[in-house]
Amino acid sequence: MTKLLVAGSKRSKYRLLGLVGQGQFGKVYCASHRQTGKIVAMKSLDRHRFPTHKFLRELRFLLSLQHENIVSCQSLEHTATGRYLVMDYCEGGNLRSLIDGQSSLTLTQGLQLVIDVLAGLDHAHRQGIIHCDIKPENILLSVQPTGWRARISDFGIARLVQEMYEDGFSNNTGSPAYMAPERFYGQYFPASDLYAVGVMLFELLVGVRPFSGTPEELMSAHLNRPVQIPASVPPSLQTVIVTALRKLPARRFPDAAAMLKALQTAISSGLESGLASTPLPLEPLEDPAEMGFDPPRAIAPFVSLQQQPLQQPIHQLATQVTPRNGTGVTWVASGTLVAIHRADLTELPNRNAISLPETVQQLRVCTQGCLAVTQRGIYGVFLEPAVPDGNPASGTTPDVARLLLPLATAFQVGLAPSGNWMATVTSHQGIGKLTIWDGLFEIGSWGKIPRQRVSVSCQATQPTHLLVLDAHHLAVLSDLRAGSSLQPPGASDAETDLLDHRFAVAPRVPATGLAGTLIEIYTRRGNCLGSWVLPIYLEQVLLGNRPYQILAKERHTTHSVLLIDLKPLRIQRLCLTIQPILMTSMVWGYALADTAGQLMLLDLRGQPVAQVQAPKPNITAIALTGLNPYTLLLSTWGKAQGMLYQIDLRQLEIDFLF
Ligand SMILES: Nc1ncnc2c1ncn2[C@@H]1O[C@H](COP(=O)(O)OP(=O)(O)OP(=O)(O)O)[C@@H](O)[C@H]1O
Repeated sequence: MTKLLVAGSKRSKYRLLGLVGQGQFGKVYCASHRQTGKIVAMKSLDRHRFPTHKFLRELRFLLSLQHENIVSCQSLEHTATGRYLVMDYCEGGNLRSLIDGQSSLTLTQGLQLVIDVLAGLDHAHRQGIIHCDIKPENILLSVQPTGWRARISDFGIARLVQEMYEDGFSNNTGSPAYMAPERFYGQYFPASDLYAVGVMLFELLVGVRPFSGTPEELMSAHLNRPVQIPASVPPSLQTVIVTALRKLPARRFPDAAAMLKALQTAISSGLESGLASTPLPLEPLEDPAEMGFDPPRAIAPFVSLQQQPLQQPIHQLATQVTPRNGTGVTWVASGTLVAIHRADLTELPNRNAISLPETVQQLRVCTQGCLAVTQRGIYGVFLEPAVPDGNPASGTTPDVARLLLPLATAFQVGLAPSGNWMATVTSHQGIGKLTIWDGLFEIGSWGKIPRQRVSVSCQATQPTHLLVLDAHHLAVLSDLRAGSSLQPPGASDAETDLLDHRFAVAPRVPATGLAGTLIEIYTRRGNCLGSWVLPIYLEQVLLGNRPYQILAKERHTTHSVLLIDLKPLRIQRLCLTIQPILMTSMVWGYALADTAGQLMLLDLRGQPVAQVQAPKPNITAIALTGLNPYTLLLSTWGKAQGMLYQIDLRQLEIDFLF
């Protein structure tokens, strides 16, 4: 252990990305390793509030516990600003936030979390360590395909089994709601941790804890009151809870492995009756409003909508405010056409559409124009220059469309909101290349090939998204197939070194059997600030209006989306009542639509605020206008007819908070 107590160094090996929480003894940060880009948690240890002996004690436990269901400690970082425990990072927050954010877990997912906790406890108990403070706040979550992995944290008051005999039963600190009867007398056994798991299991299934009240009332209940389990809990799980919550430790499960096995048996035998995907808690809510949103309702009165009949289906909608006269414009892509509409859909300029040689796949808008992305490359569609004649239509008609960049291979493109620069990521023969271009929408540069500012190798060999996060940063997302290597095989070390030397260090994540989505963060100068792999595949990734927030769908899942904060890294899985196929973001949150015409509105925290039925089904595109945060644009197409609607969301009488 002394080896870890390295001498204080001026510059930390880690770059702090943001504060994730504050405990009794110090702050917890999300940080990335400057060389490898690996994301870690750094727990600062306040010297005054965290005496050295207590700190060394927790460190001793953490170092001896290396298990996938325990948040383990990797090292100690001693810098000029303080000392930190460097730990595995858990991007999913803690179990408390999952329990409190109702209906975001299914029964199977909830039980899997309890199984994870028991696996971690089994490991700790075998090392002779009793946690003594198992509760949802101390169970952290790492994202997994379609679920979470639970990891036990905070061994701050953990005890060794042997100490029980040495110190004469003196540990009675903890959280009364989860404390086994013997804990109130200062006794602790491995079975005390199992009792706490029993309380957590009850809480997950029922939505409330078995006992509540003041610490005195809780003590009395844990010591004397039998537990009442609602009938909604399947009998096999009732048996597990009853055994875990027995008053006498000797009558509980003999060890964590036995409880884990009982739970697995309950899952495989008793839950075949179709309960597996039932949302938790199992107790029906008395008031559906508790779900956080109103039941579906139609947008009414219908007459207040602006609408525009369509000649052909729209598959991309994007909106912006023009800087010249402050009017809003809407870009529309239909097949090979890029059209521009005035904010008021009924009033269209005469010459409003430009035809491109290929089908438009994506639109990227900025204040002076838009990029239309086709299979062949990137076209710039420029707004006509403003005529100082007071004519409100000036600056709102497309002037020219030019092929700015012919790109043959798979590529992704991102455009800075100012229009000053754009980034492309391409992949050729297994080598990813990130290029930053400028001179794009400047006066006088229309139709000219943009200037290439920076080009660096990146690890994205199958790029899926390029997101411009702010005026200076961008994120490259790419697919990693199992067994793929993250070092571009075609690039020689010398070549990579040269690139790294010229454009600062491009951190590499380890290249072993990783699968999922690789996220790389770059500055607009091409410096890589961090990269990490999420073990899930993201698709339809959308930039939100909170700094560094994205909303994404997880491949092969239907009724959920992921809300991801990149700085610090935080992931929430939001369960939905619709299967979204289209998503858009706005200052107050997100709008999602399904094929049947149902819309769900989420606030910036991902909480559902409304669910409504659109005027017609078969929605082909949605966008929220930049001009007015309450206006939603929505296009439909069916039976060779379509409509572009402008909907005033204030009709829903929702309090939009932003
Ligand atoms: N490894 C980690 N990864 C991600 N978040 C973490 C990690 N460790 C702690 N956190 C978050 O940081 C916050 C503070 O954690 P910390 O363990 O310091 O204190 P605590 O458990 O809240 O309270 P106490 O000080 O009583 O132990 C918690 O909200 C926790 O969710």
